[in-house]
Amino acid sequence: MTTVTPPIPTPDGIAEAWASEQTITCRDERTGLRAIIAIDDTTLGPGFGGVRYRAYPTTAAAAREAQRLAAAMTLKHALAELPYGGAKSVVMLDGEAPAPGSPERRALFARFGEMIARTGGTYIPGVDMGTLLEDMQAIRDDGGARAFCDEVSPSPFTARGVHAAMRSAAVHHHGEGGLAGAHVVVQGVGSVGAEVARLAHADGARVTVADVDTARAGALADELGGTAIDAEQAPFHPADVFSPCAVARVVTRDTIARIPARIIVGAANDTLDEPGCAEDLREAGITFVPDFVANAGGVVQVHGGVSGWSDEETLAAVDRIGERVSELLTTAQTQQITPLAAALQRASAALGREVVA
Ligand SMILES: NC(=O)c1ccc[n+]([C@@H]2O[C@H](COP(=O)([O-])OP(=O)(O)OC[C@H]3O[C@@H](n4cnc5c(N)ncnc54)[C@H](O)[C@@H]3O)[C@@H](O)[C@H]2O)c1
Repeated sequence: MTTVTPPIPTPDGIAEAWASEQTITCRDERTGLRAIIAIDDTTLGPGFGGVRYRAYPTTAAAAREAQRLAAAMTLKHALAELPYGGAKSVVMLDGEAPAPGSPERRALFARFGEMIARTGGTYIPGVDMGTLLEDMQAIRDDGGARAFCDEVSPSPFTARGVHAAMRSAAVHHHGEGGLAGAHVVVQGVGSVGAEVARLAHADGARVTVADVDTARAGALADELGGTAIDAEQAPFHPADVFSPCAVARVVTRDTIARIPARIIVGAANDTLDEPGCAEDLREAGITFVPDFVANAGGVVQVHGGVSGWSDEETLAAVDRIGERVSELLTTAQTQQITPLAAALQRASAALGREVVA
């Protein structure tokens, strides 16, 4: 007799069942591991994406974040012309995170590494919010999985790419003078935003900075002869360029009418609260450079590192982000579509399927 076991209903579900190519849940009682790996698309290569380690209100919320971020990595790699698919994983934090260097932490990531190894290299993890280089080393050395453990910080490369994107958008708007004389507001002056501000300043832009860490913003404003403003007001401050380099979803359908800048380009992932904002921005005459295009400098550097590129080759590949932005803005203008739609067209062509935001 054949018995069919119905799926066990859970109060918060697991994930959008078919959102990713593969969604894998990982459980280990000894270390307390609860993790979800989302491999979004492997058309262009193995899925590469960071391991996020934080608390989530529900399993479903963790799974959705893994799937959503994995899909964004697919787009980022496709647009950056890198030989990777998109993936991401989340390790669910329950209470305090074990201290860096502790045996508990090492054991947790070693066990997760064993589970990643079962994907046979289809998922390649890297550092993301809440994880450290030592965690990737535990995944690789103790868990036996392939992991990207680059000791070089990707942030300066991300900043260089954002700046290249910003300069191309400024040239598109103002002609060859680009950023010279433009007013740039940078929201979030951490490892990426501060460098974006310095590069824009070196290009002759007037720079205004904003950070919840007001001392950090003040010090950078002094360094660049600029002004520091309230962090929440940054999108609404009169400027030519607004560069979100802090948190996600700073542009919402309700706030677009209050944004004076004509160009939005930054490092923060998920700048738009919803994809529909892209069309609203176009109608408002604001050029939005998709974040997954502008902030790819870090993954380009990681790829350059594992591929043995020279510094010159890596920097040239990061600078190519600027050329790509010029091409996308020209396509968008010619076809009367948003730069986001132009980027999705490119991703669709690379992936051989229609990609929607
Ligand atoms: N570091 C990279 O290579 C990289 C790559 C791709 C995307 N990103 C994204 O770029 C953003 C910045 O990354 P980072 O590495 O510079 O981070 P970071 O933590 O070094 O800096 C973030 C800065 O933003 C500030 N901040 C936080 N909330 C804020 C708010 N509401 N308003 C204004 N400032 C606020 C923080 O005080 C901090 O100074 C993040 O969204 C990150 O996910 C970073």
